[in-house]
Amino acid sequence: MPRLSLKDVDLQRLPQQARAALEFLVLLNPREIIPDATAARQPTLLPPQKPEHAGRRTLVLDLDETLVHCHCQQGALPGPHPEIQIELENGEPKAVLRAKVFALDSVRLGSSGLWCRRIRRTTKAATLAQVVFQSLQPPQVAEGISTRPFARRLLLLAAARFEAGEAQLLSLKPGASSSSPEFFGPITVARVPGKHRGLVCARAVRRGELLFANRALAVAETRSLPEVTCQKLRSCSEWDFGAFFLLSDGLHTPHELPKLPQVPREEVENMDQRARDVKKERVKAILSANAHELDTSGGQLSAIFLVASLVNHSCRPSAARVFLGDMMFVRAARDLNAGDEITDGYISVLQPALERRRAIRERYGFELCEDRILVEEHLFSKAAVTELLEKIDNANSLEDFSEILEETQRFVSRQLRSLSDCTAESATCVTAAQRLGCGLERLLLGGLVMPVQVGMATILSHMGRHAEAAKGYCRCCWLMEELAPHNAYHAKWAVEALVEAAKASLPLGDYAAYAQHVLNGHCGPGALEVFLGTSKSILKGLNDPKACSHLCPGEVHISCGISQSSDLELQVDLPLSLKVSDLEISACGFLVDLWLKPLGHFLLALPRTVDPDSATVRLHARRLRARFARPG
Ligand SMILES: C[S@@+](CC[C@H](N)C(=O)[O-])C[C@H]1O[C@@H](n2cnc3c(N)ncnc32)[C@H](O)[C@@H]1O
Repeated sequence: MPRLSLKDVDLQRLPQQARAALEFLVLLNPREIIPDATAARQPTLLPPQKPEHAGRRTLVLDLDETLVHCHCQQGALPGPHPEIQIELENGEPKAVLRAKVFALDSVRLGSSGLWCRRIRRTTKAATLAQVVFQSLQPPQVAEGISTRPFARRLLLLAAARFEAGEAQLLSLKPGASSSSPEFFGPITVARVPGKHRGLVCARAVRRGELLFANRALAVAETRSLPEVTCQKLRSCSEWDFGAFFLLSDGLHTPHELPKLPQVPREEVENMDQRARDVKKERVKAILSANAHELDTSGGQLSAIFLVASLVNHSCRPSAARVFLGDMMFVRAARDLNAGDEITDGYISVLQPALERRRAIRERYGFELCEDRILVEEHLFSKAAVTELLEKIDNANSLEDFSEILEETQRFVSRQLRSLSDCTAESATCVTAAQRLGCGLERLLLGGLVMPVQVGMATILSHMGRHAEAAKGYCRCCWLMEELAPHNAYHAKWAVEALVEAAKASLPLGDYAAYAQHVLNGHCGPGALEVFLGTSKSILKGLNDPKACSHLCPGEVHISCGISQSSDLELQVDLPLSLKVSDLEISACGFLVDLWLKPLGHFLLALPRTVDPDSATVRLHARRLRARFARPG
């Protein structure tokens, strides 16, 4: 892999977006993390350059769904949006992009001497960029564009240093076999209503604790996985063989509760390979419900992990996974209690209910039936969500984004308030809302406007408004805390907030402490230090005595509990000191409206209806405590 060198690049001629990306890489100094010798052993992302292309630069387009929308026919898009023709080598326009802000600049970068070859997949394959990919198919553009998730790759690097003594994992290609031991921690197999079997916590665990590390039974290119798994099943140990056929195929799920393996595993191979009857169709059916695509392999490899196959889907997942070599490491993404289910997101959970329902139905064939989707479908009509998505698609500026955000915030708050009069029709929804708790408003908002929030932070960063960008990324993280703390983007945005804060010369203590907290949740303690390598100026923030909390900088942190006397207690940690006159609190049914004048309204769902007149509120520096007496 050639070195990153800026010597021969005139940065001033590059669009702002490309400049920012290069500056970011220089700041991280990836060569400190992966020395050249290690990099030389990694597979190259691009095929060798053809002699006739010598001297040209390669443009890699990251067709991120938050910034680019596209269409393959010129003139097919209504409205006054900019359309971009990509001129390919024979001069024919092959694709027309309707670009969001800044996409235009990126494409212009390649307007002369562009060499584009392979197109792989986007972070969310089925959606927007797919259309462009199809329109850029061979022969004009064959290979060369990879959008392998950035966040995952960085997390992989961080995690590799971390899993004690697992430095060798770093040098392994995705899927390659390792000698790392398996680990099965505080987990147990249990029956889960509506989902057959699942994994649950055997005791309370803190966010970031390693729950288990599972080695793949088989790893292969996605299309060869059935064949490779069949071969493996003929020779694997009795335990592996039995455990594989106890897995669900999506349509049929054995009643028996599988046992977790003993560690170290008894690796007795079956020598008489013909004696085992392994039917490929059956293996395929089981793989279709359980195989994992190794996202660090750019979508090329898949694997089957026998213990991880017992993890169910949730639209509010509780665990984060990282792939290293042939291992999957799974950590708690939230603080969990004994008996809480360990769940993952089979699909992106950062999309509205109707898209999640469709994705799960099409890919896995089951119906979602959980508190989050129940509340969303009750409160948000299909028409309202479709209209919002269209607005997001058509937004073209920071102002458009910010208008959508404000409008959606008002919409969510209005719909949520409609639940305060609990009727027979809304009773199920109210109970689900109460179970989701005081982060409910964030959860609902995040599912609708995550791309808008990220888009705004990205634009602010490109405009050089770094302090505002830092705030924007913090807002993304704050929503993710409730919605998807397991997601690698959460870690990426926590680091982006830190980097933006550094660029804006803000005090870094709180940003560094928060990024450290989030990365620990994904990769274990110390991940941020490894991730930042020698960027000492940022790391200094970690030693700042004021870096105290795990709270997302600038945001409020709200928790709710029940006291010994059965009173309801709300604790709100604030990013700044408030005066009593800055604060208003009112309740209606089970909803509390907390109005913190400099910060805005927060609508909280409580586990039961409260009497607003019973509230006692104490405010001390950066902490607010409200107590609602037990109803008479
Ligand atoms: C990877 S397996 C998970 C373990 C599975 N529950 C079992 O008992 O073997 C995937 C299958 O579990 C079930 N499942 C997973 N998440 C679910 C959910 N949120 N709701 C309903 N069923 C779910 C579906 O049958 C799915 O095909």
